[in-house]
Amino acid sequence: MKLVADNISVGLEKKTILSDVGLEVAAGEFVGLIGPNGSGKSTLLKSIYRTMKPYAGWISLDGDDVYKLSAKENAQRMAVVRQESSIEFDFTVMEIVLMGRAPHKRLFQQDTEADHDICEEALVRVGMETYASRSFFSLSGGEKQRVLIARALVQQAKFLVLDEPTNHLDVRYQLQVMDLVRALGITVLAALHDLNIAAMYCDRLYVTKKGQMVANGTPEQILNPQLIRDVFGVETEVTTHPITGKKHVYFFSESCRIKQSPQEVSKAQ
Ligand SMILES: Nc1ncnc2c1ncn2[C@@H]1O[C@H](COP(=O)(O)OP(=O)(O)OP(=O)(O)O)[C@@H](O)[C@H]1O
Repeated sequence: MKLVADNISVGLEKKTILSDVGLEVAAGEFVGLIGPNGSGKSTLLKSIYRTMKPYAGWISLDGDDVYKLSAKENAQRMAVVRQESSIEFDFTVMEIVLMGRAPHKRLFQQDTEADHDICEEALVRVGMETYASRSFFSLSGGEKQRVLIARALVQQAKFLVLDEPTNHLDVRYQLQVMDLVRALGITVLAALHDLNIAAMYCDRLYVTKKGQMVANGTPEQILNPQLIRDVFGVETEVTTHPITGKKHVYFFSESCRIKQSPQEVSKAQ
């Protein structure tokens, strides 16, 4: 499933949030969206998953305007894991995951044994199989996130939108969730804060700054100290990770530099 967002502008009343932004994700590609807080990543994702309609430009999935698809057609093509969970009433974990099966059913059609099997398998994949009958509200932030990812998986859509999917997750689950998303082999667009996770998993990256798209390319092409300074305003060393062979970004603050003695400084000069 191919996504094209062409010349998108998004705004609220008189405020423009995104201005003339373009992005493409080829079928099967894993694309990351990076950029500072408030730069427009979530807004771009929301315009793609139809929560904030652009006032200019168009967005298509396999050539079809997403805003012209029915809600059901759209949900069969696109699954979304949002930044904040929109669950307002307490359900069990299994009930939440079963909601992901809705696009495959008729109105009021009961859940089948096959639906339950699909949901159980998804819970195993995110390491939450022993939580099926737990109340969703009683879960930790990371556990909730894994359940919402399971709900997106059972939707069996060919395009997955993730807004900071590793938020709340400990290191092990950050890698596990990214591994499992990549193993799906479907088209993925994910807003990510961790540049090293982005470098490890993404085929290509798009960079937002102040509501504009300022760069795109492979992590090898764009993750460099100059771009990171320009976009995020921080100093870095960027090397190649010895195990993964991917770009690895070391951040530092001047206040944390190793203090050198005057003798060492003059020796280094
Ligand atoms: N509903 C809204 N009302 C007013 N301003 C909004 C609204 N939604 C987004 N904005 C503003 O639009 C800008 C972009 O926000 P957005 O959430 O898209 O950024 P982001 O890159 O996802 O940030 P973060 O990394 O913090 O999640 C911000 O300045 C934000 O305050």
